[in-house]
Amino acid sequence: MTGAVVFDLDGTLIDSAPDLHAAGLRMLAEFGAPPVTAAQTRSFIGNGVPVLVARLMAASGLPDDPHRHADCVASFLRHYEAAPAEQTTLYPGVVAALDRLEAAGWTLGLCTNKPYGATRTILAAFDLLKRMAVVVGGDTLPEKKPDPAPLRHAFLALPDGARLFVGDSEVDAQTAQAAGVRFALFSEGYRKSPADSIPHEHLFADFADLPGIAATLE
Ligand SMILES: O=C(O)COP(=O)(O)O
Ligand SMILES: [Mg+2]
Repeated sequence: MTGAVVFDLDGTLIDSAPDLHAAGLRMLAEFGAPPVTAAQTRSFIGNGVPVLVARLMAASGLPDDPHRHADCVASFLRHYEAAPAEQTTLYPGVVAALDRLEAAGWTLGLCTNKPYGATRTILAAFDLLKRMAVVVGGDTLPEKKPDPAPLRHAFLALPDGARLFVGDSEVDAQTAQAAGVRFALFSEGYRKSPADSIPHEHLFADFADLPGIAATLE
């Protein structure tokens, strides 16, 4: 028996921080605010665009009143959606790992906090969209990860059988626990704490190891 493997996107399949940072810098410049560093932006990723923008505003000294926040989110998305895959790269071994999982009979899906529109554009740019039997974005439901609803929604659209969620962050670990799904932590993404302090059933640093992890669930 196989089943379904659902992936997080940012920091898991793709290293998207450079394009998120570029959009953030354009947004801050538009509002006359000073830049932040790439490392700061990277540390702000994981809870979706509205939270990323609030963290960028705070780090740059922009007062976070609701109207300004809404304007900054709109600006950020305009810049990001205009160039979502310029400097973004797939992590090494992702395509080969997805090939092997599909060949072994697993159905693949995606559950990200990134907005659905930008998510589809990026997946298409890397030729991954057609591989995903379901794509759940950060604005697909009212709830975002770490609420379990988006992950449950993804698995509901996928075949019964073994279930594995693959992600890079504390948010993903919490989501998997809340949804009661086994979690494989990719150690090379945007986590903020040591990998061994983040709850997980499986840990990997190289995508070549993922098909073997999935095989242990069968
Ligand atoms: O948009 C974000 O902040 C994070 O997105 P992710 O859920 O794909 O890591
Ligand atoms: Mg992530």
